[in-house]
Formats: sequence, structure tokens, C-alpha cells
Amino acid sequence: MDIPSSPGKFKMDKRTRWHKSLPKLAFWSILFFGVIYFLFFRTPSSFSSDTSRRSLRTYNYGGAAWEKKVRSSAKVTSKNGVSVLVTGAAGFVGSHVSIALKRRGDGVVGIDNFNDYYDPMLKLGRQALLERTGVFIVEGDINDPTLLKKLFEVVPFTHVMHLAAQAGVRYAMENPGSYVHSNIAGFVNLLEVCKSAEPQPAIVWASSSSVYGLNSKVPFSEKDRTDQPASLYAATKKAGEEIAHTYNHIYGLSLTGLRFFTVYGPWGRPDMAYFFFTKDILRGKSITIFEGPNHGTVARDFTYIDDIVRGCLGALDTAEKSTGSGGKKRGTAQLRVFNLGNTSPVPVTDLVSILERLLKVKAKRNVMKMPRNGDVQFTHANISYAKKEFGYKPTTDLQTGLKKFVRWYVNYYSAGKKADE
Ligand SMILES: O=C(O)[C@H]1O[C@H](OP(=O)(O)OP(=O)(O)OC[C@H]2O[C@@H](n3ccc(=O)[nH]c3=O)[C@H](O)[C@@H]2O)[C@H](O)[C@@H](O)[C@H]1O
Repeated sequence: MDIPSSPGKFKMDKRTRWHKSLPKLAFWSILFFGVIYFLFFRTPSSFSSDTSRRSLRTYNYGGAAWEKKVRSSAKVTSKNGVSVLVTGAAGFVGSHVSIALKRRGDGVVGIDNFNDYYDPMLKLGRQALLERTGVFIVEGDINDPTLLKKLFEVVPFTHVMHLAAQAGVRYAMENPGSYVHSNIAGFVNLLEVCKSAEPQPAIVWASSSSVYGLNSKVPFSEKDRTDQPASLYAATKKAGEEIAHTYNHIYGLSLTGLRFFTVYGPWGRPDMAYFFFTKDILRGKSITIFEGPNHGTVARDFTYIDDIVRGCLGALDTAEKSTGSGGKKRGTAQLRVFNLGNTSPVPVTDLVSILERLLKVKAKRNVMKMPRNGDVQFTHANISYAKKEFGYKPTTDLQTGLKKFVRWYVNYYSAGKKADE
């Protein structure tokens, strides 16, 4: 480094050193401005935002080879196939839906930011599965308008399956900003790009059973009130439903929201109770089971992933075209919201008993009063609307579904992958 060892020496060599330093100065200036350019103009806004989760890698998109991969992944191979952009494609539901669409001959391109909300190795594992099925996942953020516009330039997607989100009910108290960033800002950014796309795509997106919040009328029907969210997660999903209404009303976007009820299964999310209960039971660690007031039962309408995938495809297949063009509405467009549940709530204590039987290990149960952390005591879906519109009929009970999950879990983690600490 060109730092003077003494002030005297510096004084003596000042002029000659200044001239000698010019090329170095130019080099460092170019490097400095290059870094600034990269940070602020080349990377998506989310990358510099501390409200988003950290991404595994820097995003790198564009170029002939990249476009070729996108086009090839979007290639429709069946007669009535459609081309679908799946957001959150390396996520739990996103990966299963992408594979199902591709297998039936639709063109599928995924997008995912591979953040570290939970073990990114799992997302990479899902990505590898998708690659083998012929689905390319673009690494990038739904908050990046340049990337989304570019994708629509390369492929005129007929549909968007929007499954990217910051999930998890309780984590919203730890990192509220990440929910606003993904579930609100990200959704709006996506809709902005979709509204201007030619043709506008039809959009199917993930809402949540949590929008029912403190609603006590069961089973939950789409007509019930959803103005009492119990968590910020629920509030952002409810906000998404209102935002969907606005974009449908102003721009003629066809929008279908799906209220998923506690989805579980192979390749699931490690932040969900059935997943970390399995991990802790196998390790001999105690698990905490919540109970309601007066020792009341806490229960969930646990829904198996394959049933959810069928629901997603049904919603996509019955989605009508958007009606806008040139960024303007040209007629009334479809706006729908469906419950996708199992219609058979199971107490969390029963979930634990099923896991004990499947794992052949007794759980160390620690029962405690449900903290006020966003959880609700009970969920139960009325699914008659989805049944009527696209024949939605869940077929997997919790026992059967957990058996498949446990088989996957044991295989996956015994093959050398460690469950996240
Ligand atoms: O349907 C949804 O829209 C949401 O479903 C899921 O939320 P939840 O139904 O809350 O699932 P999950 O956390 O697995 O807790 C399951 C049960 O275990 C209880 N639970 C939980 C943790 C614990 O330590 N102890 C416990 O008893 C807990 O009280 C609860 O009764 C998704 O995570 C969420 O992203 C969203 O998609």
C-alpha cells in the first residue's frame, strides 16, 4: 500500500508520488464506481434491503444462453398446454406445482430468490428435481421489475402461478419487514408487470387460511369475515386479496386467490410444526404442544400437498383470460377466492401421536398455553366452492399423508443431508 512511513518522507516525495499514483487512482476510481453501479443498478432492490432474507447467490440473468434456457423451459409440449411463470418455484408448493404442470405438457419457467428463511439446501434439492423434469428456475426476486419485464419479453406467459411469499405465522413477530417486502411489495411489483404485459396473463396466487383470523364460525367459508387477522402474516395475505381486487378492477387482470390450509408433505417446510416435531422426536428433544384456553384443543385442517397441487391446477385451468391491454381494462375480468383445505381438522396432539407411531419413538411432550404469537386455535375449510368450480376433492387423510412425509424425511436425511440445526 502506498502509505507514507513518515510525514517527512511524504513531504519529500509528494510530487513524484502524485504522478506515479495517477494510474492507481484511476484504477480504484473505476473499481469503486463499478461496485456502486453493480449494487444499485444491476441487482434487484431486494438485494440491498435488510427486510428481505439473505439470498444464497448473487442474481445473474440475461444473455443469449440464459434466454435459450428460459425459452426451452417454457416450451409447451401438449396440445392444449399453456405457458406458466411460477414464482417461488424452489419453495414447497411451488416445486410440486411446477413439476405437475411440466409433466402434463405445459411450459414452465420458475423464479425464486433462494433466500435463507429456512435451509437453502432444501431449495437447491428441489431445484435439482425440477431441472431433471425440464424446469429452469431463474434466480431472482419478484421485487425486481427489470427481471420480470425481461421474462415477459422472452416468453408471452399465458398464466402466472404466484407462490413466492414470506410464509410462517409466528416468524412475523421477528421479521415483520420481510412480510411487507415479499407479500405486499413483491406482489404489487408482479401485478404492475402483468398489467402491462401483452397479452396480460391470468394470475393464480397463494393466499392463506390465516385470513380467517379470529373468525369463529366453522367451517370457514369464503363468504365469512376476514377482517380480524391474528398475525401480520395473515394481514399481508388479506392485503394481497384487496390488492388483487384493485388490479382486477382497474386493469382487468384475471385473479384467483387460493386460501391454503396448513399444507404438509414430502419436501415440506422445516419451519412448520409437523416437520420440526419429526426432527425433534427423532433426536429425543422435547416438543412444545400448544393448547387453547381451559385446556382447549388446538386443531388444524392439515392438507396434503398432492391435493393442493390438484387444486392449483384446477384453479389455473378454470382461470379466464385477463381483459386488459395497453395497461388498460377492456372489460370485466374474473376475480375469485377459494379455500383449499382438507375439511377434516385434526388436533395437534393427534398429529403427534401419528408421528410417534410412524417414527416408532415416543415424543417428549411439553404442553403449554398457546402464546399470543399469531396462532389461531382452529381451522376448518368449507371447500364446496372449489368443488363446484373445478371438482376439488381432497383424498389424503393425515395418517396417509404423514406416512409419505416420514418416508421422504428419513430417506432424505439419511442420505447425508443434515436437518437444519
Ligand atoms: O394455513 C395457513 O395459511 C398457514 O399454515 C401454516 O401455519 P400453521 O397452521 O400455524 O402451521 P404450523 O406452524 O405448522 O402449526 C401447526 C399447528 O401446530 C401448533 N404448534 C406450532 C408450533 C409449536 O411449537 N407447537 C404447536 O403446537 C400450531 O399452534 C398449529 O396449531 C403455515 O406455516 C403458514 O405459512 C400458512 O400457510
